[in-house]
Amino acid sequence: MGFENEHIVMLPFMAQGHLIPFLALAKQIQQRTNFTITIASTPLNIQSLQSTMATSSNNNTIHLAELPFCSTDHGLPPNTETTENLPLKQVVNLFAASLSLEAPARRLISGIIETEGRPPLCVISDLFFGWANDVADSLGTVNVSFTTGGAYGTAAYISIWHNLPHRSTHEDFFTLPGFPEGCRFDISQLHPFLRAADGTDSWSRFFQPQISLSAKSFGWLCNTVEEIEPFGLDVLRNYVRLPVWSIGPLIPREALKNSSTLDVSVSRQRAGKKLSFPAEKCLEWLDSHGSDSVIYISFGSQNTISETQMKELAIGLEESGRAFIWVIRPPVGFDLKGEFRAEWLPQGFEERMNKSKQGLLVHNWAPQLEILSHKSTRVFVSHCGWNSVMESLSQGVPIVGWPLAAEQAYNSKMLVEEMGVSVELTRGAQSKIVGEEVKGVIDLVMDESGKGGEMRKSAAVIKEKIRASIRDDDEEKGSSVKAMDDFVAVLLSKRQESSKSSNSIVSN
Ligand SMILES: O=c1ccn([C@@H]2O[C@H](COP(=O)(O)OP(=O)(O)O[C@H]3O[C@H](CO)[C@@H](O)[C@H](O)[C@H]3O)[C@@H](O)[C@H]2O)c(=O)[nH]1
Repeated sequence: MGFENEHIVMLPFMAQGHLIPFLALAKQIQQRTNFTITIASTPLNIQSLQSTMATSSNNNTIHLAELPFCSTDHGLPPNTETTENLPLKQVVNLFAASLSLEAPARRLISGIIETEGRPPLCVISDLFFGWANDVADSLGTVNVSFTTGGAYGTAAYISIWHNLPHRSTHEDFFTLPGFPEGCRFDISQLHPFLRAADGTDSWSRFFQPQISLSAKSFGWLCNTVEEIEPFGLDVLRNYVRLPVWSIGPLIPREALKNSSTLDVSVSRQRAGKKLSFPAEKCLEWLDSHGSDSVIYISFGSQNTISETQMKELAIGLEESGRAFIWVIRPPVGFDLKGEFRAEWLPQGFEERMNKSKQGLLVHNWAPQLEILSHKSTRVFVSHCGWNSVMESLSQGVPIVGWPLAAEQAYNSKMLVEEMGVSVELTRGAQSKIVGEEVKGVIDLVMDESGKGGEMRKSAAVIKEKIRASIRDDDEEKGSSVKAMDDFVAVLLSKRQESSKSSNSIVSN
C-alpha cells in the first residue's frame, strides 16, 4: 500500500487564531510527506482559506471542503462564522454552534472512504472538537487533537475547566491539579466567564465534555517547541497521559531565516485578509525609525480593551515619547465591525501621532509577522494569544503582557515565570490602569541596562531554540522536525497494523 496516497482530514475551530496554525500545519505535513490534506470548515472560512491559498504556491494537494452552516440557526448574527468581530459574550454561541459540524464532517469522511476505498490516515481536529473522536472511531480511523495553544497554557486551561478549582477556595489564589503545589494561580487570572462557571453554565456545558472527549484521542499535536516549554510539556503529558508531539512553530519558514524583514506577501498568504492599511506603508513607517525603537501593540484577532483603558493606554504611549504601531479596534461594548470613533481616544490623539510620526494607528488588521520581524521593532504589547507569543519569540522580541481571555493569562504567567521574556502590564478588559503605569512599564522594558535588557537577552535565547527546532539537514534534525517525523511514522505503523489484521481476518 503506497503511503504517498495517504489522506488526512483537518477540522479547525472557526477563529483566525486556529485557522492560521491549522493551515500552516497542513502545509508542513504536506511538504514533508506529500499526503493529501483536506481542511473542512464552514463556507465563509473556506472562502477565506481559498483566497489565502490562491496567493501561495505549492498547495496542490491541500483541498478545502465546505461543511454546511447557517449562523442565524444558532442565534448568531448573519454571516458570522468566526470569533472575529463577535462580542465575547456571544462567542459561546459559536462554540455551541460548532457541534452542528459533526454530522457534515461525518458525511465528508464517509464520502472520502467511498471514493478512496479506505479511511483517511487520521483526522486532525481542534482541541475543542472532542466529538471528532467518535466520528473517526466509527469510520475506522483515529482522531488526533491539535491544540493551537502552548503546552503550559493548554494544560492550565483544560485543568481549570475540568476541575473548576475556584469553586473550592475562599482565597484569592488556587492550586491546579496537574501543576506542582507551589505553582499558584490568582483568581484574577480567570476570565469573568470562567470565574462564574459552575458546571451548569453554557461555557462549562461546551468545554467540559469537548475537552474530556479530546483527552481520549490517539494523541495530541501542540504548536510549541520541546526546548522552550520543558515544564509545560511535562505537565501537559502527565495530565492527559497521551503522546504529545510538539511540532511548532507553525510560522512560515521565511520568517525563521536569519535575513531581516519579511516580504509583505507573507501576511496575505497567512490570513487571506484584506489589510485595512497597506502593509508596505507599515514597513516604510518602520524603516523611517531607528533600530529597536518601536513598540508594537495588538490584542489579536478577537479581543479588545475597554474605552477607558484605550484612553489611558494612549496617554501612556504619548507620554513615553516612544514610537509605536497600534492595531486598534472599537472598544468592548461597541460594534467591532463599525467605524472607529475619535472620541474613544484622547482629543486630537491620532492627528498628533500622525503629524509627529510618533505613532501609527492601524485600524483593524496589520501585517503582524512582518512588523515583528522588522529590525525597528523592540517590544510587543500583547494579549498573549499563543500565535502572537510564538511569532514574537521567533523574532527575539520580548513581550509586555495584557492577557484578556481564554488561556492568555496562563501564557502570560509562563512567559514571566518560566521564560523571563515578559512583564505583565495588567490583565482583563475591566482592570483599572492609568497612563502613568503604562509609561512606567514602557520605560522599564525599553531600558537596555535593566529589566528590558534581561528580557531581550532571554528572548534572543528562545529565538535560537525555536529556530534550532526546525533544523533539517544531514548533520542534525531539530526537535520539531523529529516530532513531526515520529508523528507520521506512528500513524503509518498503526495503518500497517490495522491493514495486517484486516487481511488476516479476510484470509481466515
Ligand atoms: O492585526 C492582526 C492581528 C492578528 N494577526 C494574526 O492573527 C493571529 C492571532 O492569533 P493569536 O495571537 O493566537 O490571538 P487570537 O486571535 O486571540 O487567538 C485565539 O487562539 C489562540 C490559539 O489557540 C489562543 O492562544 C488565544 O487565546 C485565542 O484568543 C496571529 O497569527 C497574528 O499574526 C495579524 O496578522 N494581524
